[in-house]
Amino acid sequence: MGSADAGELARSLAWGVVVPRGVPVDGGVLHGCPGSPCVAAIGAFDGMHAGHRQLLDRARRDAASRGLPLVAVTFDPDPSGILGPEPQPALLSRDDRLRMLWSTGVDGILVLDFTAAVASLDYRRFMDGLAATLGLASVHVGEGFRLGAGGEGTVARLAAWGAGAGVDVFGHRLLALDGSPVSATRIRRDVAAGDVQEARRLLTRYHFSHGTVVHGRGEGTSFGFPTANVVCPAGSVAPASGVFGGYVVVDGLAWPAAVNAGLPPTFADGGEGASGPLLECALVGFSGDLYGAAVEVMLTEELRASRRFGDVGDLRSVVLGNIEQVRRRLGEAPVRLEGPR
Ligand SMILES: Cc1cc2nc3c(=O)[nH]c(=O)nc-3n(C[C@H](O)[C@H](O)[C@H](O)COP(=O)(O)O)c2cc1C
Ligand SMILES: Nc1ncnc2c1ncn2[C@@H]1O[C@H](COP(=O)(O)OP(=O)(O)OP(=O)(O)O)[C@@H](O)[C@H]1O
Repeated sequence: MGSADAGELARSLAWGVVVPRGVPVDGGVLHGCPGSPCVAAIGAFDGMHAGHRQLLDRARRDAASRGLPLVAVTFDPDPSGILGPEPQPALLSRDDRLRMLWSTGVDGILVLDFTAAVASLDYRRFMDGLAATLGLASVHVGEGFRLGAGGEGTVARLAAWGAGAGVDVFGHRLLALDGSPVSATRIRRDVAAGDVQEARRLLTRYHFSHGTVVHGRGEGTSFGFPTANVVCPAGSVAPASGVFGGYVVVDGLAWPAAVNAGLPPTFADGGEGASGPLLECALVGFSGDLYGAAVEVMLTEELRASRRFGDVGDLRSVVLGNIEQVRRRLGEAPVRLEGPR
């Protein structure tokens, strides 16, 4: 576990990136004033992973060669909640997704309200509406992408629609690593299983979770390691279990931390399940009251599996050992992140 530099931590959070205020347009909100005509890239973009970045790069090159602005077209809420039995847990909140999209240098972001009515639109009507709103010159999606009622708007059908509408449609080959496509679904699984390093590879940044510090059982301090019990929003992605090294960001300072994900197995029978993922964080070098604070937690390396201890004294010495491991590897001084939040 090497200490992360301020640049990588800030980039992982899109720290300091400000998305222009949106103006309502037909069916959604447009951020930025890109002008018309334009080039568009369409998708949910949860995670803004390496595949999404590659797609946006291709679209940006096309836009540059045409001398046109690039607009990312995305949806809110995530279509999975309308199209599937229940919403997929999210790697990024809506605002983080927009900040991260904006940080890639797009000229505009159109956030379409994804309602049941939009989901049931025929793909040709959807595309006609998009073309009328944005003045499309070309559209970029990944191969296998579908939109419109029943997912009938495949890349081939979108291209046929485009041929009639004067819009070039590109269905790009998906970026694959180790033989399978990089996807938000794959990264959600990696994070949930605690493989935060694999998630970092596919995201090209650290995954992080927002959360609020709540009161725990209050025993950590007597064990010699006060912990900030961070509850993340229901429906956000975090490891189900495990002990990690990483950072907790408080007021623009990223503090090294040793973190237990999930209910502690030693005390789990006494604990109520939290509303969202729970991250118990022992911040290194920090002293102060964090109750009620909104923080971000970034896990950089798994240290060990979380386990049940028969003896609280053993738990205490193992946890103190983990905290010492983090102190040695990440130091005890916070990393300052520059810019507004
Ligand atoms: C780095 C770290 C590792 C931990 N590992 C375990 C573990 O393996 N098993 C376990 O039951 N609890 C583990 N815990 C959770 C502690 O049991 C818990 O933080 C402590 O009981 C204090 O809880 P409280 O803040 O609710 O009072 C760990 C906590 C930290 C910070
Ligand atoms: N690996 C990839 N390489 C290139 N483009 C991709 C890749 N994955 C997705 N895309 C494209 O990026 C856009 C946004 O992706 P989207 O969020 O819909 O897919 P995803 O990451 O595969 O998510 P999920 O796993 O939840 O389906 C879409 O046009 C999609 O086809």
